[in-house]
Amino acid sequence: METLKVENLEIRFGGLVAINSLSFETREKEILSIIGPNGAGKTTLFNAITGFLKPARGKIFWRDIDITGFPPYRVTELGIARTFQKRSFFPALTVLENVLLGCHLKNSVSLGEALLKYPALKKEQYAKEYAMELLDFVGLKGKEYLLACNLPYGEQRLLGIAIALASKPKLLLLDEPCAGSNPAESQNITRLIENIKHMGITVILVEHHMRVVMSISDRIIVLSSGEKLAEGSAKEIQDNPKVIEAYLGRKSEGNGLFT
Ligand SMILES: Nc1ncnc2c1ncn2[C@@H]1O[C@H](COP(=O)(O)OP(=O)(O)OP(=O)(O)O)[C@@H](O)[C@H]1O
Repeated sequence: METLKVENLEIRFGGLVAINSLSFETREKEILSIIGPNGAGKTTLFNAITGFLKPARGKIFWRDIDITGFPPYRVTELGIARTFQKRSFFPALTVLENVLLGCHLKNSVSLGEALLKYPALKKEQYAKEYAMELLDFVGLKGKEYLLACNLPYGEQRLLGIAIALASKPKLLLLDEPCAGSNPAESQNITRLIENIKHMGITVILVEHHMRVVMSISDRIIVLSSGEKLAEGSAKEIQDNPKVIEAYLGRKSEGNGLFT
């Protein structure tokens, strides 16, 4: 089963418990959103799943393999990719070159292929075609030969998604893909995330734009101070008084918080 299982996860920064006894499981080909106020532990959770942080306690399983403490490159090899809040590409390379670097992992020539004298050129050609397709898919067709640093901010986020997709993941972790986007760009990214799901990829989404979260999530988990406060459908989450309180710091109804 292509599911991620997080069991009793605990992450500490010195005395601070950033994630506390967190357990959850993804379902295949769903969009699972993780929301919560600033500092709730969302990025820390992504860092632990993708091997950038070692948990103090708990386990992370992917396809029933215990990946707890695996280094990031092993996690990627096993089919988990992520985007970052901060810029995570090479600014002085072209858009296409950045995606080709992402393709590299899945396209390096294996020993068997080398022995069979599989033409490396064919592999390179395949990688280029695939990278061009990906750029078209995320909406960057025509921008392939621009330097990545010359893309406007919204398009830099699309490039981040294309780079993540280049490793052909089965699970994609998106960290605030709509941050800094205008409403039209957010709508664009929303459609893109839905298309990614339709490609058969499970998505875990961290996003502060509630309109986006509520419109595309199959399920939502709410984190507060590193703990799971609630889990359910968009409707269940919006109606949950504990969630409203965590966001506003007081009991409130009909606040338009999630619209
Ligand atoms: N490298 C670190 N060293 C020390 N404390 C950290 C570190 N990274 C995160 N924290 C702390 O851990 C807690 C969780 O932070 P995290 O960035 O995961 O929250 P978040 O939910 O992603 O917040 P935001 O929505 O603002 O991105 C916060 O209290 C934060 O200050």
